[in-house]
Amino acid sequence: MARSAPLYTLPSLPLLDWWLTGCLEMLEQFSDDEYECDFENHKASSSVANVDEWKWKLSLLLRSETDQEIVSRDRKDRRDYEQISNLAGRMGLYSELYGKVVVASKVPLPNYRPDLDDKRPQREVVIPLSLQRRVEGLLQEHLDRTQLSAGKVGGNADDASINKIEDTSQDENPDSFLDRSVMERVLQRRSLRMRNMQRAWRESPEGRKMMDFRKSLPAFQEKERLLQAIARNQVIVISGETGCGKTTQLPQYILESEIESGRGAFCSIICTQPRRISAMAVAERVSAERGEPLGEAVGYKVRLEGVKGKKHTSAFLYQWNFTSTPAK
Ligand SMILES: Nc1ncnc2c1ncn2[C@@H]1O[C@H](COP(=O)(O)OP(=O)(O)OP(=O)(O)O)[C@@H](O)[C@H]1O
Repeated sequence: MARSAPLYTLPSLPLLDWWLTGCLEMLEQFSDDEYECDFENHKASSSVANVDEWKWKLSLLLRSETDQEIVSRDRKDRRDYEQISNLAGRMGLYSELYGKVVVASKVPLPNYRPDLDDKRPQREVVIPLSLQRRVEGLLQEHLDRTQLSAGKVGGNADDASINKIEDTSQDENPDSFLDRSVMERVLQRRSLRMRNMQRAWRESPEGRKMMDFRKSLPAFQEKERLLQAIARNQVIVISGETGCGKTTQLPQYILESEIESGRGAFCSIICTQPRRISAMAVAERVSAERGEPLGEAVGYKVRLEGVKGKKHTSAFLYQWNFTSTPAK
């Protein structure tokens, strides 16, 4: 006798679980909108199959030597979060819900994960460029010191010996004290630091104000011509009206252009003055224009011996030996 056909065709047993899970997922998709609107308050019943699936996933995680965590953006996982969290806890794992993301991990999880925060770009902290450069300068300085301590100079150079190197680097004849390549490295790093500091100053509000003033001086119009003339000639004569910027600006243009080309620390400038008082005043003014304390790149010497024919001339100096500068 022929059997009547069944009303429903059920899948075979191994497929049953998969089939039921599929049906549940379809149901969840239909209710997505409602879920999005009321996720916080809505305590939907959890899907047993999903939690079972997590049991399997978590045990794989525990066994894995390379994976540290599972990250899931699945809606159904968020809905089942409480159960997943309990499950993870029982298995000795940690879990956290970050907005729309469920994470289970072998290690304790923080309250906030920037990498899982979709809105993070809006919270970006903008550091002013001048501050950034200052930090870069300080960092570079620290690295210089660390590398020098670990490097060639004596092998066990401490801060004091590094300072000694930096001081002697300004000596007129450093070769007698230090190996040339070490000196070269010190000067290169110092040049980099000078460039960072110069840029930071120019981008700071006070630096911008000072630059505006300096640009208003007549000498500024001649800056490029002056630098070209210096590059092409051994000797040049410049004349200009009083207060146009011959004393304070021209040497600075040279130093600044050397600093920008990464050779700042290799550049020494000496500007003689007829009186000690003017040497001191100009040195102070120029260091203020550069946003530096007196005695940094700019200083003065009240008696400058050894300059031909000028036995006791005072001068203000860039990148020189300021050891006799009283104000330092
Ligand atoms: N100590 C200072 N404080 C404030 N501003 C200063 C100071 N020294 C110079 N300046 C400003 O910088 C400008 C340029 O001065 P600088 O001494 O470079 O000119 P100069 O061409 O060398 O003049 P001079 O021919 O008289 O020596 C001046 O016009 C002045 O406005």
